[in-house]
Amino acid sequence: MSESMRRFSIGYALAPKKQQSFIQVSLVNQAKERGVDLIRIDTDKSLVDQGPFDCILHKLPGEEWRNQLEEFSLRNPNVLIIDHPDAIERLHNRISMLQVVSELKVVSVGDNETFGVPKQIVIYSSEALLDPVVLQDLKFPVIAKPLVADGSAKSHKMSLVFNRDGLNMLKPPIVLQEFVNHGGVIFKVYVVGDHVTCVKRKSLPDVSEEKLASLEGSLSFSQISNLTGQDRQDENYYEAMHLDEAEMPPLSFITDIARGLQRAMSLHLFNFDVIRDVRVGNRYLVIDINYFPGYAKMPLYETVLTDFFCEIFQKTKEEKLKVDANCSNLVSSENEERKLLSNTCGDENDGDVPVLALSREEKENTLQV
Ligand SMILES: Nc1ncnc2c1ncn2[C@@H]1O[C@H](COP(=O)(O)OP(=O)(O)OP(=O)(O)O)[C@@H](O)[C@H]1O
Ligand SMILES: O=P(O)(O)O[C@H]1[C@H](OP(=O)(O)O)[C@@H](OP(=O)(O)O)[C@@H](O)[C@@H](O)[C@@H]1OP(=O)(O)O
Ligand SMILES: [Mg+2]
Ligand SMILES: [Mg+2]
Repeated sequence: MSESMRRFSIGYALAPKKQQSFIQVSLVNQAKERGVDLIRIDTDKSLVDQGPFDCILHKLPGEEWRNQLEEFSLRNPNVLIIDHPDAIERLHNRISMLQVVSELKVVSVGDNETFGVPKQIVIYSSEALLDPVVLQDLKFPVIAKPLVADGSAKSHKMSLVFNRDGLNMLKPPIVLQEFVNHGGVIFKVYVVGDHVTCVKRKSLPDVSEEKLASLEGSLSFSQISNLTGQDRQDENYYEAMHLDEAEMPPLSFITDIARGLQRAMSLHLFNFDVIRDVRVGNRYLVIDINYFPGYAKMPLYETVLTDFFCEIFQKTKEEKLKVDANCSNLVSSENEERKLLSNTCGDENDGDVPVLALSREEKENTLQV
């Protein structure tokens, strides 16, 4: 096949709900027009029996899938796996997830924005939950989040806890994170390779000191920023909030954080939730990072994703050219060597051209598109 006819095939392995939202006809067609074929991986069959693929996109839970990917990778070392399961794993725990934000260095110019994460502690037992010393550094209200963020419905069940009484119902292991008043608006930052998009969403309303004094126990909720109009109980609040008028954070600042996270985590596909602390107008807090989020909700998602596929396609081609060039350099220097050797040893046989496999380092570079 000539190089101009060459197509790029991406196998995808996604849970049914994700497949339905992400693999839309508009995306499949746009990708196809630009030489990229999206092919469903049948998760009822063994992965090693499927393909050929140039790249695999995946978001599936469980050890079994990890093992399948590993075996596939061993047999097909040149296939890009986006992303590496170990890198994704970090996001399955709400402590390791935000650790990376705390370690990030981003220098802000302009309005001197700063960023960080809310104060939080992890609670592993019911005894620790009742221990006043353990909680002494936290200020109510707090949000109780399951420690595990593995995508299960359970892992999204949160409680807004107003006082100590509200802790009784909680089931460790959990993270208790200080609730930060943020004007009821959350910023979702979608990252696709080098591309960064920031959108506004509705969030929980602020809790004033007066209101806090009158509130009892806790309030449970789940995926608040994904709720539809029908689900929302306090529509008046959201109407009064004027989401459209909320000021966006500076895009360059958000992009710097996104790029920093992308590098530190070695991930290409993720989003993170950011809130702006109302007490310190230019302080931003990252509260959540999600692997392979709901991209279909991102403006122009088909174009952004297709651009990304084409970029990795291009980089794969360049990588292959580099390897081919190295290979032919090696062959010509080997031929030179052989000529020299044959002069001394009298061996006139040129032998076969060695087939070069990608070295481990080259493979790692290939994964870092
Ligand atoms: N520390 C905080 N201060 C204020 N509001 C918060 C805080 N943490 C979470 N929230 C609110 O609770 C919502 C859910 O929290 P979080 O994003 O951690 O949960 P999640 O289930 O992982 O969400 P997602 O659906 O994005 O994966 C946030 O979108 C935000 O509205
Ligand atoms: O359901 P959607 O497509 O909207 O995507 C949501 C996604 O669910 P899915 O992976 O089952 O699709 C969630 O993943 P899990 O934590 O449950 O793994 C999480 O990433 C949410 O943040 C996404 O919403 P967004 O943050 O983009 O608004
Ligand atoms: Mg979130
Ligand atoms: Mg999340």
